[in-house]
Amino acid sequence: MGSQEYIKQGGQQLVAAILGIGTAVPPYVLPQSSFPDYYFDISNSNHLLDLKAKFADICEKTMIDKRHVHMSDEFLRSNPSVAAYNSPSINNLTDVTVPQLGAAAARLAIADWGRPACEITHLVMCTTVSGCMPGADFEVVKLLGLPLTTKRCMMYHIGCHGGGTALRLAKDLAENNPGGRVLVVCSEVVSMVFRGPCESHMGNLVGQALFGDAAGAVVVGADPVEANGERTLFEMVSAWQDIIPETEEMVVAKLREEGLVYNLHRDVAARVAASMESLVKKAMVEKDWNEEVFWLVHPGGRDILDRVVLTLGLRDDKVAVCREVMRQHGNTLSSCVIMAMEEMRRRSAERGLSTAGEGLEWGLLFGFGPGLTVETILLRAPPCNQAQAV
Ligand SMILES: CC(=O)CC(=O)SCCNC(=O)CCNC(=O)[C@H](O)C(C)(C)COP(=O)(O)OP(=O)(O)OC[C@H]1O[C@@H](n2cnc3c(N)ncnc32)[C@H](O)[C@@H]1OP(=O)(O)O
Repeated sequence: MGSQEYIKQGGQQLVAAILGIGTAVPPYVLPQSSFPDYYFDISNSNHLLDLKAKFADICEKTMIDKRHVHMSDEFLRSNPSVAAYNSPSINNLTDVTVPQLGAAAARLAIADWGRPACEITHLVMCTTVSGCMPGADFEVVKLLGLPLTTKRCMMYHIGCHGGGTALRLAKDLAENNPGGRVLVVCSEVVSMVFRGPCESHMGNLVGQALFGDAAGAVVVGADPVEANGERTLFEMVSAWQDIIPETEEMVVAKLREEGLVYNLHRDVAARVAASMESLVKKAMVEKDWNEEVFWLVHPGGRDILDRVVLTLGLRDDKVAVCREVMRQHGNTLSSCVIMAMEEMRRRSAERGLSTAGEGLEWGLLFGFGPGLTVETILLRAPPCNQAQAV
């Protein structure tokens, strides 16, 4: 259903809504300006002078200020294989920290929703890292004291579009289970993708300048009950998933003894941007993209945002929220789009705007990931009392 069909059917169809949002980051901070020195030191690579200079250049061009991580200096120094380029280094840091960080974001989302955790009926959990049975979803149920009857769905190794995938699943679950309340948790801890530099693996080096840890959570329900204090921040009107043809080599990651080993192709940003116009038109043809639409675009890298803005002819302020998330956190994989959603809601409330979507009614959320896969969600932000929205 596009925005025009929604208007035609008078908003009568049951549409999933985001009723609460929460985010969390771990305690350690890596300032981007000093990261090249730290990274080459911790990986014993200071002899690679030219590569270090190139890495410093890439770090500067990311426009990232800092990233939050669960890997303390002590952890990295006592587990040197994690920081080596090519040593067996699957580690157990994520077993505990992925559910803990996810639960921290979920507690805030549930508090924001304003209802007790025992009213959660479904859990959709997503992480690119880790791999446990029972899974991170099971741990989140324990940490939050959710009902043991919570219907869980655990998604591992989806990648950066996983946030969009989780939201799309939550939409279907909420719309097909009247009264259901779906908790979505995306939690990323990048210790399995962290590794030292290698002169012949530039895609790795780019990723080391980008990725950071964060969790984002939302509560989704299709029939909010105002009398219970529930209010809609964003409706998820429609959702699409698309593979961009002939781009499967652009972002590739494989689980190996060394952890999750990935490559990022030089043309990722160009190929993502080239697909955008047709994806936007599929979701909404009739709107003015600058004046009438808010944009939550996965901040996968500075070049991705630059090219999306250029291709769609957007004003740069339309992706200011996405750039800010990137500046403060880097690319936090699946949790990025929820981080951006929360930042937009917070800024809209601060500015006293009439909707959580920068005062606008219609918006688009885009998640990009391996495949290349694009998750597109058409959002509608109803008028709300911003004093109650945060
Ligand atoms: C699909 C998804 O979106 C899912 C994800 O989130 S996965 C992560 C996706 N993100 C990316 O792939 C990163 C996108 N790229 C960027 O944001 C920018 O290219 C950047 C910030 C990394 C660098 O900025 P830039 O303006 O392109 O700088 P530029 O001077 O052209 O490049 C710096 C150097 O890095 C090299 N480089 C950049 N990206 C590279 C890549 N993916 N592979 C190999 N080399 C790369 C360039 O060739 C250049 O090297 P030389 O100086 O030897 O020519």
